[in-house]
Amino acid sequence: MSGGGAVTAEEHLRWILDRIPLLPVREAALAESAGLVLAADVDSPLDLPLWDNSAMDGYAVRAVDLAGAGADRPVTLRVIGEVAAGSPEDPRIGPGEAVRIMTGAPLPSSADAVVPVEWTAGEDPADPWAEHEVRVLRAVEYGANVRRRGEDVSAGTPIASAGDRLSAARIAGLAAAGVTRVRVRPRPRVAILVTGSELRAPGEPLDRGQIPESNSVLLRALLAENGIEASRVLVSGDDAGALAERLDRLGASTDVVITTGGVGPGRHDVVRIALEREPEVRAVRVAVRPGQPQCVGRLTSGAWIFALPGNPVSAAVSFELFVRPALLHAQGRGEVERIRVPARAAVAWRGAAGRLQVLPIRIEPVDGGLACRPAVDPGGVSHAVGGHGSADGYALVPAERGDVAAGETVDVILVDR
Ligand SMILES: Nc1nc2c(c(=O)[nH]1)N[C@H]1C(S)=C(S)[C@@H](COP(=O)(O)OP(=O)(O)OC[C@H]3O[C@@H](n4cnc5c(N)ncnc54)[C@H](O)[C@@H]3O)O[C@H]1N2
Ligand code: MOO
Repeated sequence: MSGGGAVTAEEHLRWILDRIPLLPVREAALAESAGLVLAADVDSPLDLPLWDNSAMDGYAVRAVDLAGAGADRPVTLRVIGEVAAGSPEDPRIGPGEAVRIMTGAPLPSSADAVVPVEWTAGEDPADPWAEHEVRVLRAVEYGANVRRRGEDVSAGTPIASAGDRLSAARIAGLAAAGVTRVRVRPRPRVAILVTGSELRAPGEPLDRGQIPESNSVLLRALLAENGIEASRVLVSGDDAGALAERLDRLGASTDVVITTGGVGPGRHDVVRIALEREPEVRAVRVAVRPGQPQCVGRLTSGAWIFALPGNPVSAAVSFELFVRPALLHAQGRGEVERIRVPARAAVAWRGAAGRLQVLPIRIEPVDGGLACRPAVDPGGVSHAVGGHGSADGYALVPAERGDVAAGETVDVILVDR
């Protein structure tokens, strides 16, 4: 293990992103790839729409036939047929003729506009549709209510890029273009290992000194929010030798191990002690509050380890700042950082004196913008697991900025909105 010095949060994240390996690319069925990250650009095999088609239920016409039409001067057209969605027919429309057409049906080649049925009258006042002759009550412009071939996407042009997440909308776009298989990176296999002799399963009776274990639930849920199901969840006592053995076994069967607790300078801080023999793991103090002590790197057994501090809010902030971006990066995601938005501080609070302050906040909309207020006492964040539960996001106050006055603007990230 190397390190010991203090680094900024940006440097620490850069160190991680520069080293964590990309997961191997594989081919998969599009329909089973929701939430995965594309590993190759995809050009659309088809024009979207595939052909000119109707945007309305109505009549396919030649716009020129309807010049000057109005409610008081209806133009009568002869109805020579009908095309519904799915119909392969292409009826020939001559001067003074129209074809009933339904939304999505191919526009007959000889038509150049569609009149919505609401702008027409048929023979029978009880039936909006004409059988033989339709009276059109308004003129239409050339091209009106026609969805042009390729106007959305033209064949051969990019429809998705490497690094894009296969969101519901992206998957639907690809399916609509006829794509069935994609090159993607898998989700990482992630194991969780929480340490501490004081930890008991939530709900168990507690002796003095014991507390309900909440970090494994936290990390499982954070992973789930990122589309990852934890492959193992383990609770370990404070024995460095046993822990080192466990890490060896876990590291061989997973891509990433996340631990909490035991990274401080305490006599029982076993994770730090167990990782001392690992040449590619570094232990640093990051200039951030909370989340200061961090060990990270590649285990000899193969997996990456993120050894986070045990304080529950410190663990959550560490996941947000370092683990989440790293997991996205390993999956090939281009953009790994959250968008920061400005919000007005509803109250004043003390800064973190020379460290980046990551303060759990609640957000509220005000005057067309956002306001934020601390969800926990800014003087005691790292253990405040109760107040943290009500936070929508974090305010990020740079180390050099100092205290925040009421009404000042700070950058915030939203993690639960
Ligand atoms: N002398 C010093 N003491 C401490 C320092 C320091 O620099 N010098 N740093 C403080 C900071 S900052 C942090 S953060 C913590 C780091 O502690 P550890 O990673 O060693 O965490 P633990 O001591 O194991 O636990 C801290 C705290 O969190 C509770 N905890 C731990 N695991 C869980 C869990 N799974 N569920 C719920 N709560 C958990 C644990 O009971 C402790 O209260 O060190 C400071 N000390
Ligand atoms: O840095 Mo520790 O993570 O404040 O609580």
